[in-house]
Amino acid sequence: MDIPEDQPLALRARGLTKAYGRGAARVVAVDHVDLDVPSGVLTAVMGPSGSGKTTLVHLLAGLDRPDAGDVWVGGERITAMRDRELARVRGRIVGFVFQGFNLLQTMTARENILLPLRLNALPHDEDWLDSLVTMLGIGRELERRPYEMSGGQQQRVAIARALITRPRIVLADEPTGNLDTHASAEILAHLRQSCRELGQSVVMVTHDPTAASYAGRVLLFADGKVAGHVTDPTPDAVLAGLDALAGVER
Ligand SMILES: Nc1ncnc2c1ncn2[C@@H]1O[C@H](COP(=O)(O)OP(=O)(O)OP(=O)(O)O)[C@@H](O)[C@H]1O
Repeated sequence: MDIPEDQPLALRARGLTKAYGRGAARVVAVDHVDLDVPSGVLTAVMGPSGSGKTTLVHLLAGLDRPDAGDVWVGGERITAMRDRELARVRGRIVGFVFQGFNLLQTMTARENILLPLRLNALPHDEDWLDSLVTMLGIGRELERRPYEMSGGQQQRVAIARALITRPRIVLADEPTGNLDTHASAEILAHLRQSCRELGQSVVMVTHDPTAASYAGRVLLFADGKVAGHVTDPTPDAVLAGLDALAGVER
């Protein structure tokens, strides 16, 4: 898939850099990354463990501040924002699915899902909640608390919470990591469809080449840098890209 020059950008990063630790223990997790994420495209980020994928999506979401470089969400430079303004963008424009779900244990699934609406003073749309609950198959879990649910059920609740505000941009860290093949396929098809039909943009980190094959573009990430990309990916093309990264001959 070629991205037309005039396609609006959902996310842009320039010179994005983040390091952890000091001295000999210093790790540059994200190393001068330039990135353009167009609107209406599902983008997958793949790469070896420890290559910086989680750090990258946290920086793109404004969950973490870079050491250097800038991020624009829509046209807004979030790296120049104060915490309060950043919270507004995060709450209204970006939905985030965390690797560990980050559900509040004292709240039911329904309360967890609706929390972003409450926190951002957004109206509650019962029809949209119903359609998310149906799409994710969590009708019977709604009154349960996270500790009463399986990992896969918690993951679906976390996805519903990310989508409840109808965010223009969804950033997701292994959103289908705890789901079976059938549930993954359904959720990925939904995300792809909302990119195509509603102009939503999704950036998801995944280790699964089949999950990545739902994307319009796969970014290959290695050593904190974008090392290549695969457009219109098939699982085989993704695997070949990852093998090439690792220097494996096929
Ligand atoms: N809070 C932190 N403190 C210190 N080092 C960190 C921290 N978070 C990440 N790192 C280091 O930064 C590098 C990138 O980590 P990151 O979690 O972004 O990689 P990843 O590609 O998402 O890995 P995985 O696929 O295993 O989830 C790793 O070397 C990691 O050890």
